[in-house]
Amino acid sequence: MSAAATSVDERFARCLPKIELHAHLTGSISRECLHDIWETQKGQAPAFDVEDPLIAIPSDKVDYDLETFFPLFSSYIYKLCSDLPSIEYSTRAVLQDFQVDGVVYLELRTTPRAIRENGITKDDYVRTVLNILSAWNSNAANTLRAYLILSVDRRNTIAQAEEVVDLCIKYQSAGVVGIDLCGDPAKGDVRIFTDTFARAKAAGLNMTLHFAEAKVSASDMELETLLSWMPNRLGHVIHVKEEYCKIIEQENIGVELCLSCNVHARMITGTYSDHHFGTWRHTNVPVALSTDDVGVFCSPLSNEYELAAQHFDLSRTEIRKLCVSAIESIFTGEDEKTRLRSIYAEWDGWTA
Ligand SMILES: CNc1ncnc2c1ncn2[C@@H]1O[C@H](COP(=O)(O)O)[C@@H](O)[C@H]1O
Repeated sequence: MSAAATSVDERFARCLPKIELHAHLTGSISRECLHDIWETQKGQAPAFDVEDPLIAIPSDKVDYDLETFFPLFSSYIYKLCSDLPSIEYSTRAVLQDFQVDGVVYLELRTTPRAIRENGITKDDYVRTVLNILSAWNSNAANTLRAYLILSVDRRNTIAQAEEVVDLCIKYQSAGVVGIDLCGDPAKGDVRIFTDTFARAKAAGLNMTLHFAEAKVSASDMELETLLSWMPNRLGHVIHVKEEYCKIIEQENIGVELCLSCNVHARMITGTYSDHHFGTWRHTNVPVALSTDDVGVFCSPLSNEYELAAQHFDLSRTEIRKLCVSAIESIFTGEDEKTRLRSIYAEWDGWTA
């Protein structure tokens, strides 16, 4: 067989059935979709005072760092997606984009958001997103299945975090499969959420946490606190000392690694070949390559697989092992695991 037939090229990476476990809903909205929403808002209210996304977020701009990244949501994208039709439209578009990229299983996460000026409660927001996911999943023509994780933002008060847990529990049988802790790593004290996350765990929710994303969120105190919550998966896992890496391995906690996001946002030192994926891939923990915010960093999951293969010299066989390992850490249980295993067993693209 020729080398070309076994290399991980763009075509292979696109066709490869993929599992996405770390994608923020609002950060996954493409600039084109945001532009459509902007046009609609502008059409309805010509005085709508928000800049065109194609100007505000130029198509070739991906170098958002941790200082410029978070305000993009709070001061811009949330103003655009501020009513139920735009939330529905963008959620559908995000699902479509993942499916077109060959993603077959998606755990999308979002922070429940109340939009007071339009009378939208956090419950309305979550129900609206879940209704789109449910309609999507019940359409047999779709090859992607999508579920929801609700995020607590590090800036939340205890009462706000408790509200997220309430929503997770309320909608557990309607597609919410877990809880997340996200948001600006420079903000907040995670210790205040210990009892809240314990309640989520006791209710049977799976848990994923943004972990050591930045030096400022990687103190021993913070990492010990987060590990004491017994998470099922961890996101980013960048500034982690050997002793915590050992615990992650011993506990077999899945890791969600986001190459392009970490490189573009300068969250790691160096470039792709320096990414800690190079270390984690040699451990036994499930590794899920993920996009984080494809709308911002513009690298779809297929590109993340291609980059991993290029920079770490991975063969198709190694890519297969990687994908199959991620199945173990999904939050939905045996039915989806069985579906995914059979997708990989039956896929005929490995040598095509
Ligand atoms: C560098 N990577 C990241 N680290 C931490 N939090 C992140 C993130 N990327 C996104 N978010 C969190 O997700 C929200 C947007 O999506 P949702 O409105 O929830 O759907 C952001 O406001 C931020 O709190």
